Amino acid sequence: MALASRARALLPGARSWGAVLARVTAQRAMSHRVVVETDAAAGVAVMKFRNPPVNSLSLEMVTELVINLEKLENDKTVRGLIFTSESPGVFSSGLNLLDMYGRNPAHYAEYWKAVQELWLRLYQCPMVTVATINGACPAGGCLISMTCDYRVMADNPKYTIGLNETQLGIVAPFWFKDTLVNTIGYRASEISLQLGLLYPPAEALRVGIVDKVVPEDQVHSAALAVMAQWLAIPDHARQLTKAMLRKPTVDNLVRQRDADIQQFVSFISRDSIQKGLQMYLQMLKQKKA
Ligand SMILES: CCCC/C=C/CC(=O)SCCNC(=O)CCNC(=O)[C@H](O)C(C)(C)COP(=O)(O)OP(=O)(O)OC[C@H]1O[C@@H](n2cnc3c(N)ncnc32)[C@H](O)[C@@H]1OP(=O)(O)O
Repeated sequence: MALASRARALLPGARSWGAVLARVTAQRAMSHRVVVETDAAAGVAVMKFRNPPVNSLSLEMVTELVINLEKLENDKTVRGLIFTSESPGVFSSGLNLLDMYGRNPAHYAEYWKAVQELWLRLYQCPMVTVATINGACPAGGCLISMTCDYRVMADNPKYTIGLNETQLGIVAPFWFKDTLVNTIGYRASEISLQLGLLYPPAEALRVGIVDKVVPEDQVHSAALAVMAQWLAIPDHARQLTKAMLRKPTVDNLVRQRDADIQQFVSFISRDSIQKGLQMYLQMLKQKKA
């Protein structure tokens, strides 16, 4: 779908992703939640998450991620993309709970469409994508990292990764599940997803949800080394192979995008789910206190 059509689909009336962002941030001061540094000579860009305090994937953050991805895809000098958190400690805390709690159905629908768009773009990204996981990586954070071609995690026992949705009383949608199954296999996913497991680095490596664990101070150099290895493969062959492997999973969501949005809105609007999210948010606050 063309850029303008995608923007219109996400927010009716908007002519481009720029217009989407303008609308999303209209009431707020413009800020950059995503910082992109490009090494043109190496053909590699680094996308750093900067959405304090915990890089939650708010509607604004998701929209900025999509816009920046689109820009990089159009920049033919960039062949590889590394994702990381600007501040070590939290890679991303996942979807923004405040976009899923106490809002109206129109907001839930707008948010979910944006999250779908981000996943579709990441999962089909023609660039080599590497996640440098330098902090906690639950739920939606884990999903983003699993869309990448390779995951390098810092060896810090405080950091965990996984799809922990059931622990919040919510259900990961089928395309989260599909991404997990494609990453760690069916049986491991049955255990992981039902129990909402969050794995520390050594276990994450054992189950295969990350590909490499390295000392924290080497996480970026390790990601660059992996990138160099992947960039040695001719782009056209690697891109077609990636597309072939991922197409069935992508098509599965594309076929039922609207139904998935309706399902999300109806699920998240339930009193019992809203109550559960409220308790989870309170638990996070109490933990802090
Ligand atoms: C049908 C539904 C399908 C949708 C599926 C959902 C997928 C998701 O991604 S749901 C989000 C799941 N995320 C989590 O469970 C992570 C929750 N957060 C944490 O565990 C910790 O915050 C984390 C380990 C990431 C970082 O720990 P700390 O550094 O100790 O920070 P705090 O816990 O003190 O948090 C600071 C501040 O941020 C708020 N917060 C945390 N996570 C989120 C979030 N995902 N969305 C929105 N806000 C979040 C937290 O409540 C604190 O707020 P204040 O108390 O107001 O400062």
